[in-house]
Amino acid sequence: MGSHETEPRTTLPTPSTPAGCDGLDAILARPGKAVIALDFDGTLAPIVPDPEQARAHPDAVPALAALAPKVASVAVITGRPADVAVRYGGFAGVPGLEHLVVLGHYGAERWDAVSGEVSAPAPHPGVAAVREELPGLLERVGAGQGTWVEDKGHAVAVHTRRAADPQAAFEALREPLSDLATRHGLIVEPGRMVLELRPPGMDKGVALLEHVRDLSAASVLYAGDDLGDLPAYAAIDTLRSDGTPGLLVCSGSDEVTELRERADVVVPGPEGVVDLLTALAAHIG
Ligand SMILES: O=P(O)(O)OC[C@H]1O[C@H](O[C@H]2O[C@H](CO)[C@@H](O)[C@H](O)[C@H]2O)[C@H](O)[C@@H](O)[C@@H]1O
Repeated sequence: MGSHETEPRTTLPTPSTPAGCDGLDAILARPGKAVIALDFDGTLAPIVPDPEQARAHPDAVPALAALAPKVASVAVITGRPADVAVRYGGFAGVPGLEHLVVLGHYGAERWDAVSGEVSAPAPHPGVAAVREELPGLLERVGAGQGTWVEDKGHAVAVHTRRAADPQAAFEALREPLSDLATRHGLIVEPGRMVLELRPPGMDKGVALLEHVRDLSAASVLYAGDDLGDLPAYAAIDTLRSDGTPGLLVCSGSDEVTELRERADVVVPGPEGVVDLLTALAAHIG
C-alpha cells in the first residue's frame, strides 16, 4: 500500500532469519539507541529513467520525520553527492528531521541537517582526467544513444538505462571503463544500469560502521537495493559479531538479486520501505 490508501500499514514484517529477529527486537526494545540507515535511489526514491528526475517517494519524508525523533539517528547513505540527495529528497528544513545526516559519495561527504553544511574531501585528480578522456572513449567504443554521463563532481557515472538495450550497453562498457578507472587510480562501482568511476577508500560499509560506532548505537537497520549497498550489509555482519544486533532490509527489484538473498526482510521497493518506516514509528509509540 502507499499514499493512495487512507490507513498507513502498521504491521511489522517478521524477519526471515534469527539474526534479523534479534535486530528488530533490539530496535524496538531500545529505540533511542538505534541507528536507521537508508540508501536513496531505489530505496527512498523510485527508480526513474532520468537520474536528474529522481525524487523521494512522496510518503518517505513524512515517514522518516515520524521515526527520527524516536531513534538515535536516521542517516541516508548514498552514492549521490550529499547536496543532491538533500535536494532530491526534500530533506532540508523538515520538522522531525533536525538531526538527519546524509552521507554522500558512499560516505566520503557528510551533510548535517543541524548545520545545513556539507563536508567533502579534496577532489581526486583521477576524476578530472577521466572527465577529460571519457567522451573520446565513449565514441571509440561506439556507446550509442541513450548512454548518459552524470558528472557528480567527485566522481563520474555512465548510465545505460536509456540505451536501446540497457544491459548490453552496460556490459559493453564494463571493461573499457574499468581500464580507464584503473589508469587514473579510480575504481568502478557498478550499479543499476550505471558504472561509476570514483575514488577508492570509502564505501557504505565503512560509512555505516563509523556512524554506528560514533553514536555508540545498540542496534542498526540498513535498507538498500543495489550492489553498492553490499558493503553496508557486510558492516551489519561485523556489528553483529561484535554484539550489536542489526536488521538487513532489501528494497526489492528484479534488477538486483544479491541483496534479496542476504536480507532479513524484503519489501516491494520504496513504497514497501515507507510502509516499514511507518510501521516502525507506530510500534515505537
Ligand atoms: O546509493 P544510491 O542512493 O542508491 O545511488 C546510486 C546511484 O543512483 C542513481 O542512479 C540510479 O537511479 C537513477 C534514478 O532512478 C536511475 O536512472 C539509474 O539507472 C540508477 O542507477 C544516481 O544517478 C547515481 O549517481 C548513484 O550513484
